[in-house]
Amino acid sequence: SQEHAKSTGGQTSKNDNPRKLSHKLMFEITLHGFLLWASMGLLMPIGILTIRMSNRAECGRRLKILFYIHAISQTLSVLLATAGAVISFKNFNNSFNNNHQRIGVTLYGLIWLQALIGFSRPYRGSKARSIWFFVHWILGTGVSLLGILSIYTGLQAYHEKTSRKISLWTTMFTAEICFITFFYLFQDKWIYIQKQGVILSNELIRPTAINEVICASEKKKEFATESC
Ligand code: HEM
Ligand code: HEM
Repeated sequence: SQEHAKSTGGQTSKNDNPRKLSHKLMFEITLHGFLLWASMGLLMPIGILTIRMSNRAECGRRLKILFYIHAISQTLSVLLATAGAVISFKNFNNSFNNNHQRIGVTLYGLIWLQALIGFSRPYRGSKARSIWFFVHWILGTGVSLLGILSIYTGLQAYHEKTSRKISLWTTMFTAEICFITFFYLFQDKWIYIQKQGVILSNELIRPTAINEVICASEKKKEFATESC
């Protein structure tokens, strides 16, 4: 009970029934975990996969839709993480003496910074856009990876606090991450896979003509007008 009081910031003194508080804390830990999984383990990776689908989008409308899905899912992700953060600050011990707590608190700050950077982007075509993209890309990818790590350490902390089994959750989350990673890598290869067939079958007939076709489509990409 003393240990319990410590973990809840000494709130036992406010409550005569520690068993009831334990249920409350249990609920809050679960909610904290669920919100942060939904935010950084689901919405954020989905938002990244979506905007990556726009890498080769030439049509303005398709690009716009993918951009809106990215912006909305990432904003929602920041809001859910903030709700999870409020729950943890209010109910956990705020001692920040282990890696889950320290990395977690850094992440709370970084995702807000990332969203602000996302909203204050220079126009496509301006020089500053390249720098902006580099910063947004590296911070976004880094934050997302740290988020995945935090979900694993969070599950470990849950196990230590509650002695409940976490193997099912860990396995399910690992399966989800494998699927997302596969899709992420596949995105880079999709056009390449398609091109294989095209180049090979035509190369045998008229190699020069094919070069022209590729150059023409590359030019088109360069001049594609994009509004976001
Ligand atoms: C990206 C995801 C996550 C982030 C950023 C995060 C962040 C944090 C932070 C900052 C704290 C310390 C709060 C305080 O003391 O005021 C904390 C505590 C805690 N979190 Fe998470 N969390 C995440 C995911 C999870 C998950 C998935 C679980 C699993 C249920 C979880 C379980 C816990 C537990 C049990 C504590 C108390 C740990 C302790 O006192 O040592 N967290 N979290
Ligand atoms: C925490 C929130 C966010 C994260 C983690 C995030 C992450 C990312 C990442 C990793 C990329 C690069 C994808 C790639 O090509 O590999 C990206 C691109 C982009 N993000 Fe975000 N983002 C966030 C919020 C936002 C917001 C709020 C906006 C705008 C309102 C935004 C606008 C964009 C745009 C326009 C691109 C594409 C840039 C281009 O291809 O020129 N992002 N984001």
